[in-house]
Amino acid sequence: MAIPHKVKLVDVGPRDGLQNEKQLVPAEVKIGLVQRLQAAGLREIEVTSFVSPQWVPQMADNAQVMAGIERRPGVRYSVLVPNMKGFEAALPSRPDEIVVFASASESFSQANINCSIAGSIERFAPVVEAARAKGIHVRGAMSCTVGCPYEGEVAPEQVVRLAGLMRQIGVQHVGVADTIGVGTPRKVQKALEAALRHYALDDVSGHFHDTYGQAVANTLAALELGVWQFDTSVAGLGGCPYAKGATGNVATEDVVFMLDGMGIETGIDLDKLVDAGLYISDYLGRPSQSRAGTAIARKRPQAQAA
Ligand SMILES: CC(C)(COP(=O)([O-])OP(=O)([O-])OC[C@H]1O[C@@H](n2cnc3c(N)ncnc32)[C@H](O)[C@@H]1OP(=O)([O-])[O-])[C@@H](O)C(=O)NCCC(=O)NCCSC(=O)C[C@@](C)(O)CC(=O)[O-]
Repeated sequence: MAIPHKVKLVDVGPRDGLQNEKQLVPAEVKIGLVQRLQAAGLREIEVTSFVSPQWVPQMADNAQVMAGIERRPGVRYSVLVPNMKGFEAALPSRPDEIVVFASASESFSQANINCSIAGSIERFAPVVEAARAKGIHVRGAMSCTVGCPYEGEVAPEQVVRLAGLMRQIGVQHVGVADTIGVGTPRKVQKALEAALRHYALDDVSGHFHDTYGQAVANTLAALELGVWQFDTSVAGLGGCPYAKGATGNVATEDVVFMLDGMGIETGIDLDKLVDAGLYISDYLGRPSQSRAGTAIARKRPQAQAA
């Protein structure tokens, strides 16, 4: 399969990244991050989630964040919803896309959303139907497609099964997530191929955490299959509160640096993206997790003068 000429990146930093911060990040900082990401050319941003604030207090300001963004035409703003209550709460914020999220492993499903895989699909079916009736695009995030923090290795057959269930209830696109970053290129390709049994290439994306430093390699492996859409996180923010030790997603800056070097178009201005990464890292009071972002920032005249 030829490597795609064009790639779409969905920055999930404001949601996947900031959901895992111990300190509560104020809504205006989250809004500032979204503004900077869209200024850098991101055309899809996962802004927040409408989940239970008892489970994930970091996202309790969801409506406030959605209301504060200056929306740009051509940018898709997505939010996670775990159930009908979340969907109804999200509606006034006018998301362009909702993301339902299920797991390929039973134990993670229980830990993350307090129900079985089958139970989660039952819960999502009316959400998907209601969203599509309103013309809202529905993406499905499939967690633990390579490994599970509780069960270890996850077989591709489990991914085939979950993708089939997502398809049955009308989910339009699936993201293949390596939640704990244990995937290596061939394993990740197998997980993607499992999703491709039920979805077309244009409806499958990769979502790779970088816990073991494999996520850029896994992105390249996905490109080799023709996959051209990826979730990434500015400054490598994040992790999952229900996957202990999992680090952030692959840094958007690192993926853009690789794609720029390969002549693959993303529409993203790397310099402005680095600014967005520095903005949030400065707020959090720690260095960016992006290798490319850090290297670029160090070469700037103001850094050299300091
Ligand atoms: C699914 C539930 C709600 C089940 O949680 P539950 O406790 O079983 O829910 P419940 O229906 O029994 O309700 C309990 C309370 O929560 C309230 N509630 C119920 N739903 C909502 C809602 N939507 N918004 C606000 N409140 C809600 C509900 O009203 C009730 O309130 P009370 O009567 O006690 O005052 C909970 O487990 C939950 O919110 N889980 C979300 C966990 C989460 O956000 N995890 C991180 C996102 S997934 C992820 O990061 C992975 C991904 C996508 O990035 C891909 C990857 O890398 O793997």
